[in-house]
Amino acid sequence: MYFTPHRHGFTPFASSPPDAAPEPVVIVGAGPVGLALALGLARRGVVVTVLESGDSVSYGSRAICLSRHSLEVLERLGVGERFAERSLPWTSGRSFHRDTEVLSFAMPHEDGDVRAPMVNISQSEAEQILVDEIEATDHCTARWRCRVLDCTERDDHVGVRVETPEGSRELRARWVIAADGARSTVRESLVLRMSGTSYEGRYVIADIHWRAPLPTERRVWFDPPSNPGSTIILHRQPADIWRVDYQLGPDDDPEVETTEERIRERITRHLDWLGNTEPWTLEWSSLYRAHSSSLDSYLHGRVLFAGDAAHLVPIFGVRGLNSGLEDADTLAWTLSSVVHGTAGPELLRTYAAERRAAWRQYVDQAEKSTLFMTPGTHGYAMTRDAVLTLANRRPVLRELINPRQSGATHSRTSPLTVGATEDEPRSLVPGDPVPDHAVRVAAGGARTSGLNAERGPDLAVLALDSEPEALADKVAALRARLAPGVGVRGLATSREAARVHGAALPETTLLDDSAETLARALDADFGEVFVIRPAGLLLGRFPDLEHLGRCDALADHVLRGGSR
Ligand SMILES: O=C(O)CCc1cccc(O)c1
Repeated sequence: MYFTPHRHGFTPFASSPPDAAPEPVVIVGAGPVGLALALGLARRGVVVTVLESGDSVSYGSRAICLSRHSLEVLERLGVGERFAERSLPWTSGRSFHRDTEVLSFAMPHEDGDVRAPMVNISQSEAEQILVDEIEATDHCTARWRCRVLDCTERDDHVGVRVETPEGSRELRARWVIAADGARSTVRESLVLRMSGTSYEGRYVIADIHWRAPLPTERRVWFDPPSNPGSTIILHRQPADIWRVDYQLGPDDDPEVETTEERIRERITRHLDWLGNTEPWTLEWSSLYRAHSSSLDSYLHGRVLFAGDAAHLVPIFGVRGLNSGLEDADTLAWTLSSVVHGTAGPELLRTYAAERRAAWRQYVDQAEKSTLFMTPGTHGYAMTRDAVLTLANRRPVLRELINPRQSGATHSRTSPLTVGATEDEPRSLVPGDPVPDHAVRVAAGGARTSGLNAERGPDLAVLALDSEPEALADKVAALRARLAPGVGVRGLATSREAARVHGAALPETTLLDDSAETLARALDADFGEVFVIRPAGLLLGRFPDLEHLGRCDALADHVLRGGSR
């Protein structure tokens, strides 16, 4: 059954009184990024209001693939289990040229990984899970049928004019987040423009209900006999829904090609060619053209931009929603630190710079997949066809067919990253996302857990094979240099199981790494110390606890508290 969103009514509210303190945070847009950010802020004790012009989450599944990293973000928001129940995990894909298989790929998946590399779930359903959670969460209100007209920067707040079914209202907010999508009203009202590239090819994207005995994997056909000259992508979603994307030719009229009749005809041809005998129904469709574009900065006064309101990336390789959830994850801890006064507002410049740099990383990857999926010129099309024709004879060419499915981005050049060097020989360098990994907690009755669950929502200091007492002292010293209220969790591993079963220490977790799996996953030497940021990036790695002092500069720079 295709997903039908719940309808939400308008709840009356008054304009902010001019003599009262402004609301801490208003988020414009109840898409997945705005909703995830609202939950992230609320979990960190920030009062937040979401304004949405519609009366429901989006209709039509739109973005469907969530990366392992996005699942980590959703876990931090407390909805990991719901997503695990409702989504379909997958690990691999196959590409075909005409009727010949030319690539079979598997996404990285190691023993000890806590989650699948990718899951599929419709965007509408993902949004509804987040809305349901917001409704059950303190500090956080979603207001439906509230269309933001414009935002005006004032001395110590932003004025947000809102059209409601009961007339217009003005809210005053210390911080406004534009998470209102590719056609952002907030961006318009501040007269800001994105710049970048638009790609030639147009794709019809459709969801069909089809009981097909095919595995959950990504399948792509280049120039299939069913639709010569086109490229077709097939993804399985939960509840027998399939996403079919196909490229239109340069002479195809999009108006004709998006009629139900034409879509049915094209999809029928392809499914028949696959040998289908099952009936299917067309549930939803849309037309897509790929863009890579971004604002120059994601911070303008007291207005911050996230997700598609800030940047666009092509769908190929599934980076759009996944990059937006990374924005939300980073903004939740940085903005909450500023709102609580445990960091100065300059931390938000770091958010803006890091996420702009992340967009560049996504585009560098996405551009390669996009040129392959929608070659813009005759030259590119010829090259692509040659690669596809030769791929089975020259396997090295298969790398060009690989869609480079989305993975988490790094912040190696961020001012929050300590000690990154260009020629780092390690696989995990400062600024990189630290992968979640299964761990064995030793104290208080041994149990299996995950690194993310144990490090918690704050800064974490992970010392490999070190004395827990020495770590606890260093963690206390680091905490003392930070603003009151900044949490720091210590995690000490040991290779000797006997040693970690000693007495529990305050705010320090003892991990049994006698099998050395965590050390291997982190590419770490024994004695090394990792400092991990709240959203999971490696702030720095140090040869031993004595070198942890190098974090002091960082503590002085951004994490000592500042003006609200
Ligand atoms: O697998 C791909 O490269 C694209 C999958 C995708 C993602 C989002 C929307 C859509 O129609 C297809």
